[in-house]
Amino acid sequence: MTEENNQELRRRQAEFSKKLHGEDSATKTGLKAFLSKDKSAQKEAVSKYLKHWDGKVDTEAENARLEDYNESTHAYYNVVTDFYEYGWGSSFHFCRFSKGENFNAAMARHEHYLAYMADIKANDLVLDVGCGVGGPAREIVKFTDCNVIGLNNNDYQIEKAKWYAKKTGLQDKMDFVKGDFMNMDFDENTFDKVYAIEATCHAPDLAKCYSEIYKVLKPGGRFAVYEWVMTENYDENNEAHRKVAYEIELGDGIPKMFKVEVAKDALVKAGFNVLVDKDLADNDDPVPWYYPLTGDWKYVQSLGDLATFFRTSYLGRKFTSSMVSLMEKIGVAPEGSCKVTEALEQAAVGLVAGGKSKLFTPMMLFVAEKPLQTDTDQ
Ligand SMILES: CC(C)=CCC[C@@H](C)[C@H]1CC[C@H]2C3=C(CC[C@]12C)[C@@]1(C)CC[C@H](O)C[C@@H]1CC3
Ligand SMILES: C[S@@+](CC[C@H](N)C(=O)[O-])C[C@H]1O[C@@H](n2cnc3c(N)ncnc32)[C@H](O)[C@@H]1O
Repeated sequence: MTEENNQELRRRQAEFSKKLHGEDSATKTGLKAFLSKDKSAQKEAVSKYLKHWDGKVDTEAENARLEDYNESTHAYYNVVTDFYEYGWGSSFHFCRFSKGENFNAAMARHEHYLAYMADIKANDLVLDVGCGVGGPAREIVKFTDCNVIGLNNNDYQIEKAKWYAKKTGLQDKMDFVKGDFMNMDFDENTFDKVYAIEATCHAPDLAKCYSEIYKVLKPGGRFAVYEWVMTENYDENNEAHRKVAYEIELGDGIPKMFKVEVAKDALVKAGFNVLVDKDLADNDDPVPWYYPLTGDWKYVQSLGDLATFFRTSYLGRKFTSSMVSLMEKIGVAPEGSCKVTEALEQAAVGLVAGGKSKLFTPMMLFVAEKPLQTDTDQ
């Protein structure tokens, strides 16, 4: 894409975001945010997101999804962010749970662990690739006292991330900028450390995405990522396996789920030394990472988690989608809202099936280092 086209796309996306979410969008969450959308823009956003997921899994359909990754992911997060915040909170990722550990503590521990593995130190300049509404960035700043720049291609989420940073008094330690992780605007060798949490799976080409990260990281710096991948158990030619991957792609706005070796090879191709490659979901944890989506009450670890668990469980999701359906019918909620809850339902079903069968993991941990001296320096 030429620089001119890129600027034009950004301008268009920013304008569309203002129209869809309104001027004071950052201050509203949940039902209030959901009910204040511009109805025609919401309809357009839903169709922009879903146009590539019409059941076709042939190469042509897949190529169209890969090509349109930027617009379709932008549209996906335009329509799911309010649901994510309502159902999950302001960190948009999964985590491990230990016995007796409540949801928020487990989520924060997952973020701290990545910061620890990335070797983030006080005052480091750190890039958060695909930062969502900044939940992990705020936690990692509090944990390490580093400075974070959050990169995101969704304007609505950037506004929210900035607003939360101010609200929590962390605005001097963080900033959030619009950009595409496939084509970054930062200078070479800018960041001491880089991390990405469940975001780079939206990339159409992992080698290109990781090579952008490599470019902006200082020599000797670390990149740590929780990657979404299909595990080595996954067989692309097995119809049942492909169904699970397709549900995850559709419900989570991902152009294509890659296998674990594709991600590892992509890191090496980008020039990184891979220090750690470990699937954190490949264990016998008594409480599985996907438990909030199962509806299995036996896993709930604290009374305080009951409200979250209700919203994420099968029953709670049915309740939400029935309410949304009713609101759409009587014209209070914008057209297309039901299609969004249906797609999120497919996400939940695919993620639990992928987790149970170990065909999928949302926490493939890679820690990689940019060598101090590269071949071109010698
Ligand atoms: C899309 C990527 C790469 C990561 C997001 C991971 C998770 C935070 C989401 C995946 C599926 C989402 C669903 C919800 C919240 C966020 C996720 C778990 C809901 C529970 C939100 C409330 C809705 O009513 C149902 C959703 C089901 C899926
Ligand atoms: C599942 S969310 C994870 C957000 C955050 N890492 C967290 O854990 O809360 C994925 C994020 O990646 C961002 N993203 C997707 N494609 C992107 C792209 N091409 N460039 C920059 N950000 C992107 C989305 O806008 C979203 O914020």
